[in-house]
Parts: sequence; structure tokens; C-alpha cells
Amino acid sequence: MLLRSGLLRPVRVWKNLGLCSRITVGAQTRHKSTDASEDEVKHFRELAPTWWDTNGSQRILHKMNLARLDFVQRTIRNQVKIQDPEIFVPAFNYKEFLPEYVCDNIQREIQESIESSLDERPGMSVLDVGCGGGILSESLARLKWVKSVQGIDLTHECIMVAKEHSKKDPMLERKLSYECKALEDVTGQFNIITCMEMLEHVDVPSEILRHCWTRLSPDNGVLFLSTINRDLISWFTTIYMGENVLKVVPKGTHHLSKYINSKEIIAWFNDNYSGQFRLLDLKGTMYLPLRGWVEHDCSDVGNYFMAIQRLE
Ligand SMILES: CC(C)=CCC/C(C)=C/CC/C(C)=C/CC/C(C)=C/CC/C(C)=C/CC/C(C)=C/Cc1cc(C(=O)O)cc(O)c1O
Ligand SMILES: C[S@@+](CC[C@H](N)C(=O)[O-])C[C@H]1O[C@@H](n2cnc3c(N)ncnc32)[C@H](O)[C@@H]1O
Ligand SMILES: [Mg+2]
Repeated sequence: MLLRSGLLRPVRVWKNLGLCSRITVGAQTRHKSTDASEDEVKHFRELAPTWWDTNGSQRILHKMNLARLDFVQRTIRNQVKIQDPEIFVPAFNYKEFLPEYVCDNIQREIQESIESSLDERPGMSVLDVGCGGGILSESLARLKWVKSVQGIDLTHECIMVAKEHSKKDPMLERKLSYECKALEDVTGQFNIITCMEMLEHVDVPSEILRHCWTRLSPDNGVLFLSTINRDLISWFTTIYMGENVLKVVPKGTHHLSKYINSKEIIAWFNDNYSGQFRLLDLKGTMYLPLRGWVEHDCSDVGNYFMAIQRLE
């Protein structure tokens, strides 16, 4: 039972799908398919005041930020094709054959070429869905090749904390904006959409994915997801150890039945957008006490990062 639910959770009753897609899950009736449940909003409302305490209730989210920003930057950089004929891009595993200093020079020149290519392009627009207090939103807004970041969240207090914190850095004022609104009320399309540690908190994650997709630029827009597989190791690490033993995650944050398998998301995209997307990267990630969040290749277990590119 607990391992059953997945993307299309057992929504007990769908009403008035035509005019205002009202969903009734249990006793709660909501008017939007991407609405947040009252208990989730209540949970995060209580965490809002300490959101930016890097040793407080969100300390694990702050630590995760380093890893997911690496994932985002690496994925975007890997999409840049080196055009400069002066740049030597080996077509073999040069690190096995060339001296370390030569390898370092090759790597540095490639990275510099990628960075200048990104700088020459028009800046990227970003939508951060379920931005919370803005931990990821601020980091993305500070990237040179990002033109704008719009953070949305349905916990009003989180948005207020995000707005207040962003005022501490004047550079953010022209690139970063926040709104307390549902995803389906967001207009426009974006080069990048991030939906980090949020899918496992919504009642119908497929609706979030669908509304992300329609707001993703058809010109190679990239959707970044991070969420948690529905398996016993996830329960052991994120709930039993995270919330009950180590108490590094606020109690009641997660519910195993709301977790989503990476395979379910890929299957959903194949069912709904076959041939229109490319899975750019999928990595498992795990928190280790003395090392922080580390990536691994077992993306069917525990937490994972996923990057999906829209091709048309
Ligand atoms: C192949 C493979 C993965 C094998 C794993 C095998 C196994 C059993 C490994 C055990 C790993 C280990 C060393 C466990 C020891 C205990 C430990 C360090 C557990 C991790 C606890 C932890 C930090 C969980 C993170 C939970 C999580 C998803 C955090 C993000 C987050 C945070 C918050 C918040 O801070 O409020 C809110 C959210 O919604 C989040 O998603
Ligand atoms: C764990 S926090 C993650 C915050 C941020 N994405 C990060 O990783 O730093 C989850 C956030 O999702 C928000 N949320 C939950 N359901 C939502 C929904 N349906 N629409 C918008 N935000 C939602 C919560 O209010 C909360 O701020
Ligand atoms: Mg979570």
C-alpha cells in the first residue's frame, strides 16, 4: 500500500474538470490541480522563520544546495558545443595518456570556452517552482548566464522570507522576483525550470510536471527535478534516520507514500511527450554526515536529481 501511489496519487474525486478543475482529496477541496495541501503549507509556514539559518531546520537543504547547483551548472555546460577551432577537444580519454599539467590546461581551456559561449548568449530565464525561502533561487540568480529568476511558492510566509532575504544582496534586485502563486497561474515560458524537493509534497505531481512542461521553452528548455524514490532505503534515510534518529530534517516533513520513483517520471514523460524530450542526466544523491550530499549512479534508490530537455 505505502509503495503504491506514485505520480497519479489516489485522487478520490475529480469535480468540475471543465471550468475550475476542482480536486477533492480526502476532506479537502482545492480549486487548482497544482494547489498545495493545507497540511503541507502549515508545515512549511512554521519553518519559514528559520529558513535561512544554515544550522537550523533547513540545514540539510542548505547543504543540498551545493550539490544541486553543481548538477545544474554541469548539465547546462554540457549542452554547450565548442565552436572555437583553437580549442583542442580530445576525442579520446586523454587523462590516461597525457601528463597531468597538460590535462589541466586542456580542461581549463574547454571550461573557459564554454563560459565565454554562455556569456555571449542572451541570459537564461528561470522559474523556480516551490522556491521556499529562496535558497536555490538566489544561487541561480547569481549565475552570470542567468538573466532572471522567478520564484513561486504557495506558502505565503516562505515567499515573505525569500523577499526579505534577497534584499540583503542588491545585485539580486534586478534578476530575482518572488510570487505566492500556483504554478498554473504562471504565464510565459522559461529556458530553465527547477522543481527541487517539492514534488514529494504535492497531491498530484503529474499536474506539476504537466504545467512545468507547458512553461518550458520548446527551444531546448531544461527541467530540473530533485525528489525521492519510493523505496525502503528512502524511508530509512530520509524519515527514520533524517527525522527520528539524527533529527536533521523537521519531523513530519516527508511521507513515504508521496515519494515518486525516477522510473515513474520517465515513464510519464514517455507516455505524454514521447519523442519531444531528452533525459539529459539522472543521478542518485545521498547525504553522508562527513561529506555532505554526494552523487551516485543508483538513481532508483533514495534521492535523485533529474534533468529533462524539451526538444519541441
Ligand atoms: C545505492 C544506495 C543509495 C545504497 C544506500 C544504502 C544505505 C542504507 C545507505 C545508508 C546511508 C547512511 C550512511 C545513512 C546514515 C544515516 C544518514 C546520514 C541518513 C541521511 C539523513 C538525511 C540527511 C536525509 C535527507 C532528507 C532529505 C530528503 C532532505 C531534503 C529536504 C530537506 C527539508 C528540510 O530541511 O526542511 C525539506 C524537504 O522537503 C527535503 O526534501
Ligand atoms: C522542501 S521545500 C523546497 C524549497 C526549495 N525548492 C529548495 O529546494 O530549497 C518545499 C517547498 O514547496 C512548496 N510547495 C509545496 N507544494 C506546493 C505547490 N503545490 N505549489 C507551490 N509550492 C509548493 C512548499 O511551500 C515549500 O516551500
Ligand atoms: Mg522534501
